[in-house]
Amino acid sequence: MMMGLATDGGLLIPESVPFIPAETLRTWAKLPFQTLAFEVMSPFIGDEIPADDLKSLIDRAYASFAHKEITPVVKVGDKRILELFHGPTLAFKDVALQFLGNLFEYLLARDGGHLNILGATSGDTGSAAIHGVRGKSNIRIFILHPDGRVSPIQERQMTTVLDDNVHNIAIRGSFDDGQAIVKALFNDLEFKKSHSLGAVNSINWARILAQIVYYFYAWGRATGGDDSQRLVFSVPTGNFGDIYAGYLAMQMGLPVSKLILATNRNDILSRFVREGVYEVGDVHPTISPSMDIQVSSNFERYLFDLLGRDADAVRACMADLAEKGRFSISEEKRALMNETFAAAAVSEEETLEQIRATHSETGYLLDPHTAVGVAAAADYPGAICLATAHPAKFGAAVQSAIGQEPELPGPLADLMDRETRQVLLDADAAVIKQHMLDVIDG
Ligand SMILES: Cc1ncc(COP(=O)(O)O)c(C=O)c1O
Ligand SMILES: N[C@@H](CCOP(=O)(O)O)C(=O)O
Repeated sequence: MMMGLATDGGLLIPESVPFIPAETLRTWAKLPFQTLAFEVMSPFIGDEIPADDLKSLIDRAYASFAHKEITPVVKVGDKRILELFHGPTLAFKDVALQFLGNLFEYLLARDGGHLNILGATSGDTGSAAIHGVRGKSNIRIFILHPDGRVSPIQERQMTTVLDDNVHNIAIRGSFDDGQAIVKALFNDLEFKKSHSLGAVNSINWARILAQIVYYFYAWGRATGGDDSQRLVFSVPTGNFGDIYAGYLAMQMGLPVSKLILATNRNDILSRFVREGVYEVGDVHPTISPSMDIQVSSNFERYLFDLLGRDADAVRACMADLAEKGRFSISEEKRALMNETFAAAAVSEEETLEQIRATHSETGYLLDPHTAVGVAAAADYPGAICLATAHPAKFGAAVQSAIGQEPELPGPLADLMDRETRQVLLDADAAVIKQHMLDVIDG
């Protein structure tokens, strides 16, 4: 958790994944979210954190959520919506980042030291991470966002946080540029070590860990613990973090029959699932901007499993990606992948139409990211669709779908009137590093 990336530039994964027997699953099905979170995370954490401390970290993390169930499941038409947006910044990232913020603080207080967090965001991770660590001692946070390519509300949720330890950097470039800078600076091992770099993106294993919990929670709420019921989850996808958490829940024994990987027109992942070819193209701005991503930072974690946990084979794919902008897998591996994943790319028009249709048929308002997942699950009645953000974060898209903007929830009502702070810099690792050094030494 504290090192972010592995020192060879790869991603960290657990050596083994615990398997949860059916009788335990049945008892987990009725647990409150916080108790379930403790049960799901404990086998990974072992005795590194005493049980009472872990319970209290979990309780404090979710005390900031506006819904008593934390991630409720609601029936909408023929689907079930898993609402992940009841945290302080109205997106699913809060589920992990409220927990991570407290965990960073706990570990630094216990073991000493400080952390300079460096993250990249296409809109949601940034504000959730900032809200998770704002004002905490021994932590500074630097967040890169693509200038002008996040929604106005998302930008304000980051730049109106004026705590001394928060540093927002708009970059002249895309989210992929920001993510590449983060990786480059984590791979600058001297800089990483001497300045204690920490990660809040889903390259940090602890992010994935905390996101596994709500798959178990949703399954329990939907089935009441009947393990003969295998469910379909539809997951709006960009960096492959959220859906990878679902994949791990499956590995842990959760009865899931399919994970639907839903992308917007930035469809590199959905093409890979359907065709077995991973080929980078241009990033297109869409009305679901948080998923405007080409190179998915978590994908190599799954690729490692798909390729038989053969690190050399993964390295070869990554080398092809770096040199040729593409790699492919065999037909046999593609078929294996399709046993777990289905995929669809949803156009802008289809996204707007889904928001409109769901609203007129049920009165329920989807945000554009969630709408991508719901549209992708059109042929799967009963699917659990992850609602990854509150519609108020994407007012313009909702307005063009239904002719009216959703209201911002109370605590954010004056967001657009608040003072802001950010700097605008080139999307260049050396420039960002120098800026960080100026702030740190300054
Ligand atoms: C609202 C929203 N939905 C979906 C996604 C995609 O999640 P992931 O990157 O974990 O695939 C993101 C960002 O990552 C997001 O902010
Ligand atoms: N959509 C994300 C992009 C970063 O993803 P992460 O899950 O790896 O942090 C965002 O909103 O920033």
